[in-house]
Amino acid sequence: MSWSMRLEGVGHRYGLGGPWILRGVDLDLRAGRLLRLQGGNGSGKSTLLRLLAGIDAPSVGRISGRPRPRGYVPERFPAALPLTARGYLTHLGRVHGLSRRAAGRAADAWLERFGAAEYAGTRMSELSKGGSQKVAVAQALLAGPALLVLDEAWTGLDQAARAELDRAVAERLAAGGAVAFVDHDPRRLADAADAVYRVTDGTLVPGAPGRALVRIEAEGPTRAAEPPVPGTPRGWVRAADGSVVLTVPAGDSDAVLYALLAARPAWHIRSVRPVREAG
Ligand SMILES: Nc1ncnc2c1ncn2[C@@H]1O[C@H](COP(=O)(O)OP(=O)(O)OP(=O)(O)O)[C@@H](O)[C@H]1O
Repeated sequence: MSWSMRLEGVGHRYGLGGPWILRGVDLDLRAGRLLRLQGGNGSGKSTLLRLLAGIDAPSVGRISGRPRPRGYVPERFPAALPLTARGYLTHLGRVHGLSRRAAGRAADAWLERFGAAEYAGTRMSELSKGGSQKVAVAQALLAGPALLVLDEAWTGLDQAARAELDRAVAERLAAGGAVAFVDHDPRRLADAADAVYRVTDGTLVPGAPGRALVRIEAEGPTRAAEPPVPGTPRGWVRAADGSVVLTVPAGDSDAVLYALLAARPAWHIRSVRPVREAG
C-alpha cells in the first residue's frame, strides 16, 4: 500500500455566516504514518478529523488522495441503532464489500478481540457505554482501513480493550495504513506518533506534545523597557504593572536569564517557574 493524501489551503466553518473554525490548513499524510492532533477544547480537532475522514467536506481548499477503505471512530458514537452489535458490524462489513459470511466472521473476530463477544447478540441501544465504544472501534477496523481516524477512541474502553486498540493501530501502520488521532492522554502512543500537530487559533502548527517550558517574570529598568531577548521563540507579554512574562523552552531559559541579568541597566528577575505546554 503506497499512497499520499494532501490537504491544501483547507478551511472550514459551519454554515455560511459562521466563524472560521479552521483556516489555511496544509498537511500531508502518507502510508505508514501516525499523526497526532492536539489543541485546546473547541480548537477544531474533531472538525479536522472529520475532514480527514471525509465525513465533512472543507468549506474552502482541497483534499486529494484520500485512500480507501477508511475507518472513523467519532467522538460520540450513535448507539441507538435498531440492530444487535453483530448485526450492525455485519451490515457494515457488507457495505465495505465483504460477503455476508466474511462480514459475519470479521464482526465476530473484532468483537472477540475487544472482549465484547458476549454482547454480540445485544441490541446496540442496550449496550453499556464501554460496550458501545467497543463496537464503535470494531466498526472502524472491520475493513482493514488504509486510513484510520480516531477521535478520543480510547475513552470509555477498559484497559484490555485500550491495549488492543494500541495493537490494532500498530497493525494498521505495519500494513501500510495511516492513522490520525486525538486523545486527551499525552502518553497515548507517544513513542509511536511520528507527526504531532496542534490546532491553535484555527491553524495547524507542528508541535511536540507537552514540551517543558519556563515562565520568567521580570521587571525592566523602566515600565516601557522591552526585554533584550529578540530571539525568544514564544515572545513575551507585558503585565498590567509593567513587568514582562516570558515563556521559553526549558533549554533556552539559562540563556534568556543571562541576557536579562547581563543587560545594562540590568533587569530584575521576579520569578522563574517551570510549566508544561498545554496538551
Ligand atoms: N456541527 C457543528 N455546528 C456548529 N458548530 C460546530 C459544530 N461542530 C463543532 N462546532 C464548533 O466548532 C468549534 C470546534 O469544534 P471541534 O469539536 O472541532 O473542537 P475540538 O478541538 O475537537 O474540541 P474538544 O476538544 O472540546 O472536543 C467549536 O467552537 C464548536 O462549537
